[in-house]
Amino acid sequence: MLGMWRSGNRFTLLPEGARFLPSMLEAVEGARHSILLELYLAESGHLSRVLIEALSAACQRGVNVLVLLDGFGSLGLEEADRQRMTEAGIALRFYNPIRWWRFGRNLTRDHRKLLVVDGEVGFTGGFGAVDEFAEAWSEVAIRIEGPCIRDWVRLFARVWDSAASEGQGRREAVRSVNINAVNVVTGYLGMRGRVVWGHGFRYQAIRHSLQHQASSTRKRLWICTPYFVPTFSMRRRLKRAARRGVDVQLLIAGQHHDHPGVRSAGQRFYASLLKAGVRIHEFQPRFLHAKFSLADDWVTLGSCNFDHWSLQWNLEANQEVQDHRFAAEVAGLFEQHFARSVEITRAAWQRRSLAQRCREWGYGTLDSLVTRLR
Ligand SMILES: O=P(O)(O)OC[C@H](O)CO
Repeated sequence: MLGMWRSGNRFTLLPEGARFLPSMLEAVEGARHSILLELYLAESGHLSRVLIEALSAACQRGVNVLVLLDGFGSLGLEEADRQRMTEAGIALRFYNPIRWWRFGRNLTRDHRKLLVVDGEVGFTGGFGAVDEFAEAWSEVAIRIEGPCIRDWVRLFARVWDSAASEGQGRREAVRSVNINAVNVVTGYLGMRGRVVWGHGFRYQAIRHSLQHQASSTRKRLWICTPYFVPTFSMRRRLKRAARRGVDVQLLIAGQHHDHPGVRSAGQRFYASLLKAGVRIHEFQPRFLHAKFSLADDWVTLGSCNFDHWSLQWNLEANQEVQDHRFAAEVAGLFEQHFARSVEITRAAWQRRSLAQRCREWGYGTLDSLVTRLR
């Protein structure tokens, strides 16, 4: 059953593209039976070329390669690249391609990021097949081995083998993927984990899980997100946690941002969060695109942002881990990032310029309107 806690996993934290991209490519190059790849962002460029070459080589070795791309997020993938993929034997499907007559349904996107090789090893995080993940953006991924892999395969299969996706890849191609190869990790104390997902308004396990953690955590609640435009109920929970003495810290993308308007829309909440005792850090070196959170020894990491799209509209999926060793690693990563950020103090925020206040009001109003579209 999906959404269950499972023991005996091994989770490896892979901060930055320099670590997770080679690890993912190595897994693809070593594939023997199947490769499942599901991405929101895919764009023609160096990274997608390298990836297509590795996937095509796997096809030539007889590996069953299934690639599921979001119909909007992959608009930047040129026709020539799509053709190269299908000619190489890669089964390709697209989730919810844009159609004007679908109106508001076009807003639902497959935002998940997932790679599973041979039903044995998987990766999730905030990555996509665009060159920014090589260096320009700061990103984090997790490598997964163990019983959770079965849930990732099932999650992929549900969308692949459904009317929500379309394309030349046959729906039944996913049914032959072996999920019995999974090994319970032995030789050391395996970790507990569970796969959580969200499907728009219909199913919101990631959101509910985050809310539950925000309400029940005792010591710390640290959240890293590039797009911080939280719902009213999430803001209330963050403030309540801070007021009851929990160490609540937000790590948010700073001036390097791919959607500065989204940043401004989220900044309109800073004043009330700071007043409640929430600490806010804006990351300085480059655009911080990673999505991971830590509540005591609980970690969640995956595709889900802190905005209405992610929390209420999209298909999302995160890996949750309950393990003090993994939590200590994630806490270390947070501390490294805090050190490379500017902390926004309440006094400094009260002195912000009129232009900044106008941006918050303008983009905030726009954000409120957009969230009413569906
Ligand atoms: O939606 P994300 O988090 O995968 O990021 C997508 C990029 O921001 C698109 O500009």
